[in-house]
Amino acid sequence: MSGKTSLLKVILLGDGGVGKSSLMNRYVTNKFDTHLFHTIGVEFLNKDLEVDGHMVTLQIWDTAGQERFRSLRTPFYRGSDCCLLTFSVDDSQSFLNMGNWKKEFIYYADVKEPEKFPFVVLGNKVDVTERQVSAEDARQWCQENGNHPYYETSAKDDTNVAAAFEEAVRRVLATEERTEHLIHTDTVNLQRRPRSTTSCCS
Ligand SMILES: Nc1nc2c(ncn2[C@@H]2O[C@H](COP(=O)(O)OP(=O)(O)OP(=O)(O)O)[C@@H](O)[C@H]2O)c(=O)[nH]1
Repeated sequence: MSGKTSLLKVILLGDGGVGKSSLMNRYVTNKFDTHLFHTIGVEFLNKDLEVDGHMVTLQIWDTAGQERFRSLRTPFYRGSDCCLLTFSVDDSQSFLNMGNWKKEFIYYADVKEPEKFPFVVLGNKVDVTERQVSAEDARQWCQENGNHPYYETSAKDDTNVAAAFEEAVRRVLATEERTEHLIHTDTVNLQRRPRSTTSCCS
C-alpha cells in the first residue's frame, strides 16, 4: 500500500429514473428507497475505499437525467476522472440513449482524447422480471463503442454495485496519463473540490 490517498471524481449519467441516485446511495450508505424524487441538478457523496492497495476517496457525482435539467448538470462534467453511463434493463429507450449521454459528456467535460477516457457501463435494475435489454446486446454496444466494461447491477438487491464502482477506480488508476494528475498527498487535498459528504446544487 502506498499510504497516499487519491481523490477521484466519478460521474453518473443516464436517463431520468434509471437508478443513478439509487446506485450512489446503495454504494455509499447501503440504503435503498423505492420513492426517490428526481434529482434536480447534481448531488455528490464521498466514499473512502482501497482498491488493489491504493487508498482512494471516491467523489461520486449523481446528475439529473431529465432533459429539462440539462443546463444544471452539464457544468459539473469537467474534471471527471471516470464516467458511469447508466441505463435500466427494463427501459430500452434508456439503452438507446447511451450514445447521446456519452457525446454530451465528452462535449461538456471537454475530453480531448475520448478513446482513452475511462467509461464504465451499468445496466441497472437486473432484479426486474421483464427485461427489455439483454445482457448480450448491452455487451455488444460496449464492445462497439470503445470496449467499455459492462456491469449488470441492481441498486435494490445490491447486485454488483460495489464491483462497478471499484472497476471505475481501477480504470482510472490504469490510465497511464492519469498518474501525473492524481493528487498524491499524505492527506487528501480537498481544497480543489467541495469538501464534505453532502449534496449541493439541487
Ligand atoms: N427494481 C428496481 N428499482 C430501482 C433500482 N434502482 C432504482 N430503482 C427505482 O427506480 C426509480 C428511480 O430511481 P432513481 O435512483 O431516482 O433514478 P435516477 O436515475 O437517479 O433518476 P433522475 O434523478 O431523474 O435522473 C426509484 O423508484 C427507485 O426506487 C433497481 O435496481 N431495481
